[in-house]
Amino acid sequence: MVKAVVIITVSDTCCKDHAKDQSGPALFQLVKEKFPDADIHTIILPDEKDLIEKKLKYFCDTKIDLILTTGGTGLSSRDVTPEATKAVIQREIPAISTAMTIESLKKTPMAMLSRAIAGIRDSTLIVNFPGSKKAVIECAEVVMPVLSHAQSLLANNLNEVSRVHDAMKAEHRCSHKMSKVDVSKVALRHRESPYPMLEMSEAFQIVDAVMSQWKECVEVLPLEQCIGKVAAQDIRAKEPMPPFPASIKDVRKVRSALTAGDEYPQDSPLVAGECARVNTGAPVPPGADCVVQVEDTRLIKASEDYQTELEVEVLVAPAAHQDVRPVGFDIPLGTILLEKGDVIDAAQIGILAGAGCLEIPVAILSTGNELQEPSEVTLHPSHIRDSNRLMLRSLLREHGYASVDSGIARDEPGALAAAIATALSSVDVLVCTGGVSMGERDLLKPVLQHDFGASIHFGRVRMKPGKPSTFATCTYKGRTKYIFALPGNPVSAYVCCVLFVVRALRRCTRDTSEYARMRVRLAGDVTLDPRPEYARACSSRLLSVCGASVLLELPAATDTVKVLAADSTVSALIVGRIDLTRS
Ligand SMILES: Nc1nc2c(c(=O)[nH]1)N[C@H]1C(S)=C(S)[C@@H](COP(=O)(O)OP(=O)(O)OC[C@H]3O[C@@H](n4cnc5c(N)ncnc54)[C@H](O)[C@@H]3O)O[C@H]1N2
Ligand code: MOO
Ligand SMILES: [Mg+2]
Repeated sequence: MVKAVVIITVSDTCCKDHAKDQSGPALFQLVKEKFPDADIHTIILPDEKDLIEKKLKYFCDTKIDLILTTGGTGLSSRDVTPEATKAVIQREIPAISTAMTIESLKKTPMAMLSRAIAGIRDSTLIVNFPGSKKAVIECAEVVMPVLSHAQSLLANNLNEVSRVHDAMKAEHRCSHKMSKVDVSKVALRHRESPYPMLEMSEAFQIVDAVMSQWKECVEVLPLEQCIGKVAAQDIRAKEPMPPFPASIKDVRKVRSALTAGDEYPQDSPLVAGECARVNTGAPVPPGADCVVQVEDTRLIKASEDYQTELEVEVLVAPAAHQDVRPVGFDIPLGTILLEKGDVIDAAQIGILAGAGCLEIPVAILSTGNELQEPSEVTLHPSHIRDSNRLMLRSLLREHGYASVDSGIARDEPGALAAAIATALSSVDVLVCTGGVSMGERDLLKPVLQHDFGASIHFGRVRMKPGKPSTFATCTYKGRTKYIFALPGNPVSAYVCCVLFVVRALRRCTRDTSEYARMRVRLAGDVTLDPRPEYARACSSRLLSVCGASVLLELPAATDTVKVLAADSTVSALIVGRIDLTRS
């Protein structure tokens, strides 16, 4: 974890006039985005080797994780940043500067003239960047992705190092690039799955490694269930409140009328001599900077039917910003609304809801041309009712997670892409069912890859049910999205949702992440499958009394053991406990 960063602008000019420094602030912004929790300190130094060297040493000695310099890497006699850096570092990392040079050369041959270097002193990484803002941004793009891992290596943080390695392995495993999804050429489809069959332990490891990077995860309890719960982490406002400059009082005048909830056309601001009628809570139209209450106006002219005021006289001299709540007046963006450990009460739920903090991060999408809504009166020929969506939403609910219903998508590339895009606009985690095996209409994986540039981390798992279980990530509108594409068979969908989705959500949001296990005695002989098998235990009276759902974990058959005899015991996961007090 990069916790402390120093950004040093090296420039005689900027040292004399700090306002001239553009590269330092640009670097600050990029570092802030990459390491939002890090302490970032910025300084500006003249092109003086001894001074730069002294400061670099000082920051290394104070255990700063990362020092980024900008400027002083060129050919002028005053450019001495690389020399100062060389005097401080114990080991050079030439590939960092090589990578920056290669990337910059694609933009300009001038990149050859930067002498930037990078290296380490004790556990501090120092990287020189060129002086120009443009070059800083280009080079930062190249270097930023490795900084965190470099710091973990320097700090000997073995857990973090191996987590990143696992995630990288996962990403590379299934990165076949797909061409546009073409359903017309059936004969060209795969006749063998291109996805390697992973062991379940590998699949879990991948999901764990990838999902641990889900920064925005929130405890997704339905509202009423948050009351009395303790906040597991600080929660900051995700939107300012109000989100627009809002009127506090009523005012009347000519141009148009706005009540709360209306949107004013942004391209036609009010001009001098004009005003608009706004109600309390409505946005203040562009071009207006204050609100006058209706009591302080006099009607001059109305339309013939008296439905519109055409002219009013403002009786008081209005002051700028009067009766306007500016953006973020009540709750500025980023305010800490709940501190870790706070017990959540009704008022806080209101504040969280208002500041965009009670988002529901999971959507459930069914896919299949044969599916109909469960509520439809008539079942059409060759159709079945969609049982997965309701089942999976209920399963998540059983575990305390609310979800968004994304409906049914047809097995057409366009329809699937549109449904996925809609879902990903509002959630970070998408769970879809169907369309992941080998049929010519099983289009989920190619659509994810082609239309969303998704990395398929795995596409087959040695388990029963659930063989074609798929886990993918993509970046959509700047955020990482996690997609669990589960097999369509309702039994597979249930088991895979329990094992992959609920498990991952629990690990992201709860302390108690593992399902409890119990030993179960088999009532009859059970033939084992070559794949490890999960079977819902037929309800014993004991289980139904305590309302538990249990999945037997049957081992894969071996050459010697193909049947488990009656009365032998196997382990079972307790995957649900229906608590009727949680409505
Ligand atoms: N050639 C191969 N075919 C299949 C393989 C294979 O490896 N090679 N794997 C089989 C396994 S195992 C499974 S599991 C299924 C998974 O199929 P898909 O995920 O592609 O799902 P679909 O084909 O769309 O549907 C399967 C089955 O489930 C019904 N279904 C789908 N969605 C729903 C829903 N929302 N509610 C109720 N029922 C649903 C669907 O009608 C199909 O009957 O593939 C095997 N085939
Ligand atoms: O693995 Mo499939 O899920 O056999 O039914
Ligand atoms: Mg299928």
